[in-house]
Amino acid sequence: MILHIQQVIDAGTLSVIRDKLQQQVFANGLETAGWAAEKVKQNQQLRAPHPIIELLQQRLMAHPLVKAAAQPAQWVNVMVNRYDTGQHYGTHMDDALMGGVRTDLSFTLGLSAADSYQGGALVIEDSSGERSWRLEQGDVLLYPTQFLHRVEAVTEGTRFALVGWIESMLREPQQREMCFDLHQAMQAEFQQHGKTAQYDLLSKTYQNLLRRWAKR
Ligand SMILES: O=C(O)CCC(=O)C(=O)O
Ligand SMILES: [Fe+2]
Repeated sequence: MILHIQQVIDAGTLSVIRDKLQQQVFANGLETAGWAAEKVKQNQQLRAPHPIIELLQQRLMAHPLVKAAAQPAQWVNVMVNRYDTGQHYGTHMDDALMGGVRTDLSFTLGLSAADSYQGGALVIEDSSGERSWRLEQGDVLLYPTQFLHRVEAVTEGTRFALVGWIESMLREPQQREMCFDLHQAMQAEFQQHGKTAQYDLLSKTYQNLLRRWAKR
C-alpha cells in the first residue's frame, strides 16, 4: 500500500517554512549515505534536531491517516532534503536499520510547490514497473521501505522535501493494509450510521487484530 495524503500542511505555513529554509546551512547529503547509495546521492540535507523538522514531524505524527496507516512505534532520521538544479538521488535501497530502528515505512512530504521547480519526481519501482510522484506542497507519500526508488534530477528551481522513516508496530505491509482498511470501514460506518451493531463488530475485529499483531 502506497498512500498519498493531500494537504497535511497548509500553503501559508509552508511559505514561512521555505523562507526559513533558504537561510539554513545545508550539509552534503553524503553524510547519511550508505556505501552504495553514496555513488548515486547528490543532494543536500538539514538534520534533526531542528525546530523546522520538529514542527513538521509533530504535524505528521498527529495526522489521523498517518497514524492509522503507519501505526508508528518510532520515527527515525527525519530530515529536510534539498535538491538544487542538477541534483538528484539515483536508484537505491534505504538501510533496513537506522541506529537500531527498523525502517518499515518511508515518507516524503513535499515542501515546494510542484510548479516552482522542474523534474525532481520520486520514482518507486516494484515488480509491475515504476510509478512516479511529483508531490504538491503539503502532500505526503507514505510507502513501504522495501522498494528500489530514486529522485530524478531537478532541471530548474529547488525541491525541498521532508523525508524520514518509521518503525511500525505492524511489521508486515499486509498487516498494515488490513488494519488500515478495517479502520477506514469502521470510521465510515460510524460517520454514516452512528454506533451501529456493524460498527461494534468492525471495531471489535480491528482492535483484536491490532492486539494480536502489534509489537513494539
Ligand atoms: O527526497 C525524496 O523524496 C526521497 C529521498 C530518498 O530516497 C532518501 O533520502 O533516501
Ligand atoms: Fe531513499
